[in-house]
Amino acid sequence: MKNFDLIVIGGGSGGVRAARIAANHGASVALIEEYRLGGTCVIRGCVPKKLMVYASRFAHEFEDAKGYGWSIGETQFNWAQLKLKRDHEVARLEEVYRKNLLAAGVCIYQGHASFVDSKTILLSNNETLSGSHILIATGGTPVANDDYPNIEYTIDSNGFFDLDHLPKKVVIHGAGYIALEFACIFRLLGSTVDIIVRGDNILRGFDSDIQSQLKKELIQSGINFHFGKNIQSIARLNDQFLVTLDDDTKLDANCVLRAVGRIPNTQDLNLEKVGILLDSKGAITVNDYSQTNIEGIYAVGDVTNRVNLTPMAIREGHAFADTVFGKNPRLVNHSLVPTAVFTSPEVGVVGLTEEQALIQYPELDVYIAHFRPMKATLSGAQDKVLFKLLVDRATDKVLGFHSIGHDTGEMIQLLGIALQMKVTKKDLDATLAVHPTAAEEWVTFRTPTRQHNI
Ligand SMILES: Cc1cc2nc3c(=O)[nH]c(=O)nc-3n(C[C@H](O)[C@H](O)[C@H](O)COP(=O)(O)OP(=O)(O)OC[C@H]3O[C@@H](n4cnc5c(N)ncnc54)[C@H](O)[C@@H]3O)c2cc1C
Ligand SMILES: NC(=O)c1ccc[n+]([C@@H]2O[C@H](COP(=O)([O-])OP(=O)(O)OC[C@H]3O[C@@H](n4cnc5c(N)ncnc54)[C@H](O)[C@@H]3O)[C@@H](O)[C@H]2O)c1
Repeated sequence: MKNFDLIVIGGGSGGVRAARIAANHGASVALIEEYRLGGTCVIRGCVPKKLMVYASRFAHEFEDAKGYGWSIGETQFNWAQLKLKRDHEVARLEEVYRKNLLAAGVCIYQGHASFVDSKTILLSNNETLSGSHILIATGGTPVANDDYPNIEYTIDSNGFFDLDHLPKKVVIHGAGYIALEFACIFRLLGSTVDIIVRGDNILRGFDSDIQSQLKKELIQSGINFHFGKNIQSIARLNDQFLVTLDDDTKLDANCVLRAVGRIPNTQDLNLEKVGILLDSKGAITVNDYSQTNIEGIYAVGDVTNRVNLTPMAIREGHAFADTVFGKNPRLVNHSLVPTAVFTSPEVGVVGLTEEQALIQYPELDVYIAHFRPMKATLSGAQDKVLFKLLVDRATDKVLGFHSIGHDTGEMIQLLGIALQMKVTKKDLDATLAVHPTAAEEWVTFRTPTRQHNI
């Protein structure tokens, strides 16, 4: 049996980073991946998704160009061609991951891993490895937490990336990141899109102005929402599906996408055998140093269900490796997380929502700018930009930036730095605007749109 200082289970964002950094610190490291190196983000998440987002947004660009004097001939979109190029790029990235791991001296094993005991891992080819430390970085999987007749006709986000052609009519269940990002991709590429939402709002947990503005924008883009509804059944009619909602609404579809959340991958690891504690959602319980209740066993990334984003998995993996193998104990800050939803228009947020801020900051100033971007003036596009700034009046401290509009994902990365540095409203006021940009609104707010005094 081969012996390692560290065995990493899962070659996604968190696992790969942890393995490389631990190896750089001098540890002997094995990494086990059952599918493809790069994990969800590279293979069937962030990366291929963003390429699809870029592809879809040309539809707007062609329309906008006409307002600027361009004559655009007939345009055509070829899904199969895009898929081929996208998959090629993903395969290239996978190889970059492999090369980087090998260059760091990590031994890569292909196969499913499960625990034999707290120091021993069994691979699906019956090989066993032993490790003085084990890191679980197995990520998450799309959930099927509903049950209705023929739910097996639905696809999830993994199935989306396997589609060979653009479906004409799409029904999407859910209203979170994945449902809305994929809805915009389909809609801009020409599908009709119906979204089934069990509640009355989208993007649970986001600031309410962001939720309502994005809802308006998406409805305007032609997406049909069915709020307060659930899927009751799906039937197959020749090569189409008939989706029946619980109020008996019937929708035809060529594709039904299930996007109602993800669950941590803790099922087939034999964790019970070792006694690793899970929470009520099946996520591995860890302390601030990503250590489980069992000595020598750690977990990072989506499998711990803390903040399920790639940069967080990477940060947790890196901090674990520095702490355990680099003699440099590092904690990860799970607050102040900048995030973008790559809908069209895009959402970029960081910090507290107005609802959250009011719990701690009774004297809250809310600045809102809602305007038509300059580019839309000649193109005639109906786009609107929403910027919202939250300031604690007592200290002048900025508490949150929330935005919808072109490139707000890019903007929010920089605003995240400002928030991390404890930016005040006075700092924003002292910053010279860049004109003409949309972003200048962040430094030219003068009068609060509303003031809370609780
Ligand atoms: C469609 C989609 C779009 C997304 N877009 C974004 C985005 O734009 N930005 C963002 O920040 N985040 C995005 N995310 C979230 C992001 O992908 C995850 O937060 C991130 O990948 C988590 O990394 P991880 O290392 O925890 O797990 P993963 O990347 O999921 O890696 C886990 C790996 O473990 C392997 N594995 C599991 N069990 C075993 C086992 N028993 N043995 C061996 N190997 C195993 C899996 O095959 C997988 O490769 C998206 C997710 C999805 C689904
Ligand atoms: N741009 C990004 O950074 C990005 C993109 C995609 C995914 N992600 C990450 O992946 C995670 C998973 O994405 P997701 O969209 O699957 O989850 P999500 O938690 O964002 O959304 C799940 C949606 O399903 C709904 N839902 C849950 N159970 C339901 C049920 N039984 N019936 C009907 N509706 C139900 C929820 O109300 C919500 O609207 C995200 O939370 C995020 O952390 C990030």
